[in-house]
Amino acid sequence: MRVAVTGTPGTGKTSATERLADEDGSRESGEDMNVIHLNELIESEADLWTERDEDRGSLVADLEAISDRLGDWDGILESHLAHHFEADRVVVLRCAPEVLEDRLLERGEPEATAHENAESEALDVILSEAVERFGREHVYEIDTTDRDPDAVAAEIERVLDGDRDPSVGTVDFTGYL
Ligand SMILES: Nc1ncnc2c1ncn2[C@@H]1O[C@H](COP(=O)(O)OP(=O)(O)O)[C@@H](O)[C@H]1O
Repeated sequence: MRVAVTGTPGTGKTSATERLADEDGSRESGEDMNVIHLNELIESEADLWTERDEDRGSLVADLEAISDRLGDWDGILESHLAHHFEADRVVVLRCAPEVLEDRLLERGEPEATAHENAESEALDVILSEAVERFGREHVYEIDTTDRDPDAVAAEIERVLDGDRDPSVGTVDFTGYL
């Protein structure tokens, strides 16, 4: 089973998926999940990106090279780029833009970056991309606004285990715009 966990930066992908890989056997099955933190992988392997975007302080990913590198992956692929790769189910983490902006500022992101991401979240950019590529029947939206990372991890686990139906359009953040 390949589950892509995507969402605007700051929605809590890293925090939630870290918990699924924990060695304390938090999964009911007691098994550890294979969790690929894609952004870390891109940063550590020079042939997975083409250039450094100095304005944004980020790397421009080479999607084709990453796809080759991932090969026949299994488990969880976590990144705001995760929905650009083959997967069986796609989880899209969501967060109210005002809250997202605060999370990003607290994480130390520049104001412009925090605002840009909050706007992109309000416009459903990543959700739309995921639905366009995979179809609604494979997309699972999870609102993290009032959930802590443990609760988000538990929801992702339900998706993995087939205990949750697909869901799209469960939030409306357009009030931010
Ligand atoms: N469910 C949550 N509730 C509140 N704060 C969170 C939650 N998930 C993550 N955070 C905080 O928000 C920031 C961004 O989280 P992170 O997991 O790095 O997001 P992402 O991987 O989606 O960019 C971090 O400072 C983290 O501590």
